[in-house]
Amino acid sequence: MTDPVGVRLKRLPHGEGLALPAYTTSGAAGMDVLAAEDCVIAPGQRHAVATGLAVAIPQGYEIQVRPRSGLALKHGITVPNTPGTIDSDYRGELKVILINHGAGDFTIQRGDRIAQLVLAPVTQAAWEEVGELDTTTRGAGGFGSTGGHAKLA
Ligand SMILES: O=c1ccn([C@H]2C[C@H](O)[C@@H](COP(=O)(O)OP(=O)(O)OP(=O)(O)O)O2)c(=O)[nH]1
Ligand SMILES: [Mg+2]
Repeated sequence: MTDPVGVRLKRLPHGEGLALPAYTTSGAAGMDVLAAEDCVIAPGQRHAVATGLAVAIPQGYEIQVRPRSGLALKHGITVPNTPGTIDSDYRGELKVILINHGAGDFTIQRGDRIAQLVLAPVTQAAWEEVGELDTTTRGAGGFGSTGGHAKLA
């Protein structure tokens, strides 16, 4: 694991009193992030849940918003835009979009751990437009061209 990277964070008024996103174990990839509001998400519905946080991610990094597997498995709650992208130049409130694929209402209380945040390096591309690309064995084959989901022989 690389050394931690400093990320400036500001609590918004409705985020006061909540714990900051935190790694729950020493080897965790993601920090669990808490809801800053109470809400109920009905089956099939989605909601951008407030976190009460704004951040200034250093340039060259992003924060990814990922679902928690326990919520997905037990309640059908996931992040429809996963991984959500928090850009380094975004200064608005960090929100977690959740969708309820379960059968019942899902109730969120302020302080619940709703998703996880992963800080990740970003490399921006610089296009180099050409007339022809190099040839490869795969070529234009994709979308199952190497076989379906059957075992390899
Ligand atoms: O789960 C998310 C995803 C995005 N954002 C914020 C931070 C991000 O930097 C900004 C824009 O996100 P994105 O680029 O994914 O959305 P867009 O639909 O392309 O909006 P925009 O035109 O503002 O870039 O919205 C969140 O708070 N939570
Ligand atoms: Mg965008």
